[in-house]
Amino acid sequence: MSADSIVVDGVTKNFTLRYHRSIKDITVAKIKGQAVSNTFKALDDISFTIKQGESVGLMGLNGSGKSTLLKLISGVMRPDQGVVKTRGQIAGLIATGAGFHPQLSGRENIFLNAAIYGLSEDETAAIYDDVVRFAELGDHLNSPVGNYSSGQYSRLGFSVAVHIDSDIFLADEVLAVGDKPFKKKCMEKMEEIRDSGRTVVYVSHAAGSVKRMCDRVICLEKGRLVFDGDVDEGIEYLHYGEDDAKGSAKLKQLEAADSALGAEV
Ligand SMILES: Nc1ncnc2c1ncn2[C@@H]1O[C@H](COP(=O)(O)OP(=O)(O)OP(=O)(O)O)[C@@H](O)[C@H]1O
Repeated sequence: MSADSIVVDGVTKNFTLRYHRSIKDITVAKIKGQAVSNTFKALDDISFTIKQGESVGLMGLNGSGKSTLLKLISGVMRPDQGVVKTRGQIAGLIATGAGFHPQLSGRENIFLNAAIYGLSEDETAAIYDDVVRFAELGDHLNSPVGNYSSGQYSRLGFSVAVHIDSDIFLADEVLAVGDKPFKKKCMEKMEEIRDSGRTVVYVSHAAGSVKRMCDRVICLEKGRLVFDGDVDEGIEYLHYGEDDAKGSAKLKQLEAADSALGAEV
């Protein structure tokens, strides 16, 4: 039996929604007795364990809490209640552009990003050529990252992340912004990562790529864990929710995401 790789136990994350932006608006609202903010649970009492080597698809509608959960697993955010435990080095792309300095070039950011993962200059130099080859950014590698398109950001971030020798690989937004050939290359690289025995958590709306990548699916709905189990059953769950209207909305979203991803992925 493999060791536990990620343990999420009773995790809740609250966010505050502010209704007014300026001090004047807030003061006026307070005088009128109107609410100025509201707290809501982006994640509500989530618990699951992922074993080393499992490849888990994290699915659910927009705003259901997938990215927030990934941020808690990666450690960039802390839960308000509960605990998240992880074993070993974590790498991945959790948000486009995270860990980049906008005024530095792509080249410089490769060293910066690798340093954030704990790599020395020599260790980064050893993977540098592979990172550059994978990113395929051409001359843009010498321009400030602040001028990059979201796809170029994603290429650079994904390229560094896949070349880090990690135990856990987290992937969010990777395939959402890349073009078709890059998406295909990313999927192949992620399959390689999965087959090497690393734990993968893959956030996606695309049922096809989740089927290809994952051996388990976790579904979130409005911050609650509503399904944890077999991939086909999880996708089926998303297709046909508790009522028909909701089910068909989910189906439409999955189909749109799949066609955006391209038939071959
Ligand atoms: N820093 C924040 N402050 C306030 N609200 C936030 C913050 N981050 C996320 N949220 C809210 O928390 C909820 C969950 O967001 P999250 O990004 O985790 O959803 P998601 O499932 O990844 O969605 P998508 O499929 O659109 O990427 C949303 O309602 C979002 O608006």
